[in-house]
Amino acid sequence: MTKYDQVYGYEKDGAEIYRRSFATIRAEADLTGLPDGVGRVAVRMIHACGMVDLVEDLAYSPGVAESAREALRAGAPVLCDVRMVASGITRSRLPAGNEVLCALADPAVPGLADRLGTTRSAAALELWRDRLDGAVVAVGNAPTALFRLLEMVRDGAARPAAVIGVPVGFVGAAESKDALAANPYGLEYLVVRGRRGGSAMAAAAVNALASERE
Ligand SMILES: C/C1=C2N=C(/C=C3N=C(/C(C)=C4\N[C@@](C)([C@@H]5N=C1[C@](C)(CCC(=O)O)[C@H]5CC(=O)O)[C@@](C)(CC(=O)O)[C@@H]4CCC(=O)O)[C@@](C)(CC(=O)O)[C@@H]\3CCC(=O)O)C(C)(C)[C@@H]/2CCC(=O)O
Repeated sequence: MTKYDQVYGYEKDGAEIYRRSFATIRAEADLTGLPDGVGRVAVRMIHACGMVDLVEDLAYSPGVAESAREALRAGAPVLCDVRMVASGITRSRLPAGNEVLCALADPAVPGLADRLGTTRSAAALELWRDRLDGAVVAVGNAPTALFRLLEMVRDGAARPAAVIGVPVGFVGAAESKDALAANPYGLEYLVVRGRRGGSAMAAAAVNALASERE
């Protein structure tokens, strides 16, 4: 035993850390009223951010969890706004070896952003066009990407099976999520209203949807 074990006595068993975390979340978060599939997503999102009151800001379409799960089981790709989201998705949880794509680093993107007069995050969605149909979209960072997705669908682009829309921040984040929640295109969605969100939360939501195991 090292000196540090004696002084701090902290938990080192990863499985036990997870078990206790999830038990704490289920004890402290008010999950009543959430459909089972959404409840499991909420638990994992709370696990990623440590805020049990996140549930108060959740909004979703009733079919979002089932639609995302079905799409993933059928092999749909997961389209992510930033690499941080893509990196956080646990590949072994994905049911069909699903592709996880983020186009942000594509060499074409800076030029596209200049030409379109927008951020790189939004411009990168141009490279999603032939993968959008039935995909699971996860936006954890960039409000402009979420707005752009809505514009593309409005203008006739193929529709994804589900959109996890949890961009974080102070400029456009709340508004982009409100727009997704009010979308008239029949998009299945899950959002955290307001400023809270982030890449870790988006990845956690996909991880929850990807596998039944906690
Ligand atoms: C305005 C932007 C915001 N970024 C935030 C927070 C974080 N961003 C990180 C990193 C490393 C990246 N952010 C970019 C996506 C970059 N961030 C923006 C943009 C300027 C515009 C996005 C938008 O408004 O829709 C965006 C650049 C762009 O042209 O699209 C990133 C691409 C910048 C870069 O490094 O090139 C990069 C993404 C890298 C990747 O994963 O692929 C942070 C880690 C920055 C930090 O704290 O150091 C952090 C991560 C937060 C998270 O959980 O994802 C905000 C706060 C979201 C902000 C948008 C809203 C606002 O209110 O300002």
